[in-house]
Amino acid sequence: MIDYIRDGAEIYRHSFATIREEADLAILPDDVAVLAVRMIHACGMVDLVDDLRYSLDVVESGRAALEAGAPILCDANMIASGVTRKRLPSANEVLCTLSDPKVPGLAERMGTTRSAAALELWRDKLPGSVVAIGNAPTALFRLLELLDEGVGAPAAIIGVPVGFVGAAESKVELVEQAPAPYLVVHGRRGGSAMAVAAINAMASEVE
Ligand SMILES: C/C1=C2N=C(/C=C3N=C(/C(C)=C4\N[C@@](C)([C@@H]5N=C1[C@](C)(CCC(=O)O)[C@H]5CC(=O)O)[C@@](C)(CC(=O)O)[C@@H]4CCC(=O)O)[C@@](C)(CC(=O)O)[C@@H]\3CCC(=O)O)C(C)(C)[C@@H]/2CCC(=O)O
Repeated sequence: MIDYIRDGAEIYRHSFATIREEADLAILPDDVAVLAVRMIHACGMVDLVDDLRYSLDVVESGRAALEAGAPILCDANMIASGVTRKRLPSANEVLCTLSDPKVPGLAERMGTTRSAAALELWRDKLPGSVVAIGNAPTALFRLLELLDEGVGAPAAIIGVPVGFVGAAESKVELVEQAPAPYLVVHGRRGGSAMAVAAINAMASEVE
């Protein structure tokens, strides 16, 4: 066996030093760079920076909302599970409605995915919330439809759905409409781990 690092803190130190050395973080505002480091850490791709687009106030707005007790609304249970509760500044509610028993029926009636239908159960909680979409492009499209219908806007949208069908398009739409402060990774890349990393950084690594 080769020797390998066994000390968790040392592994983190090495990882973050490598990211800071290899990623072009200087092109980002300081608070966005904090999120970018953790997102790169979650996926191993230092060129992620090239595809990041954001509102200048996304971190400030999301952080302030979390401090004020806003809920975190997630499209996938993987994201809700990954949010580190002890990092949250106000014991914030972390909610994924995908497994609610009402969702399969809603999806059938609406003729859409369960991921998109699950957002029907967000309506009351959306205004001022922090939204994390890391899996389903249809959830991001549906979020934009709800906001277009006049549902109150969230304080921040982490929009990083992944994949080959609708992911790139939904993120372009978010940036073009910009109904609330947002952060996206353009293109096919994204994922629940990336969304979680952004939320965990926003919750505890920026002031
Ligand atoms: C089309 C879907 C895609 N799923 C992707 C990638 C991953 N999905 C995983 C898992 C476990 C889940 N995906 C669902 C959200 C499920 N995935 C879909 C849908 C069919 C439609 C979403 C959309 O296109 O917008 C969606 C089902 C739905 O009706 O909404 C999931 C609910 C399926 C299920 O298990 O019931 C489930 C989420 C569970 C949860 O956490 O709550 C993967 C882990 C794949 C796997 O199981 O092997 C993976 C995770 C990726 C991530 O980082 O989040 C894509 C690639 C996003 C794909 C959409 C685009 C495409 O190109 O196909």
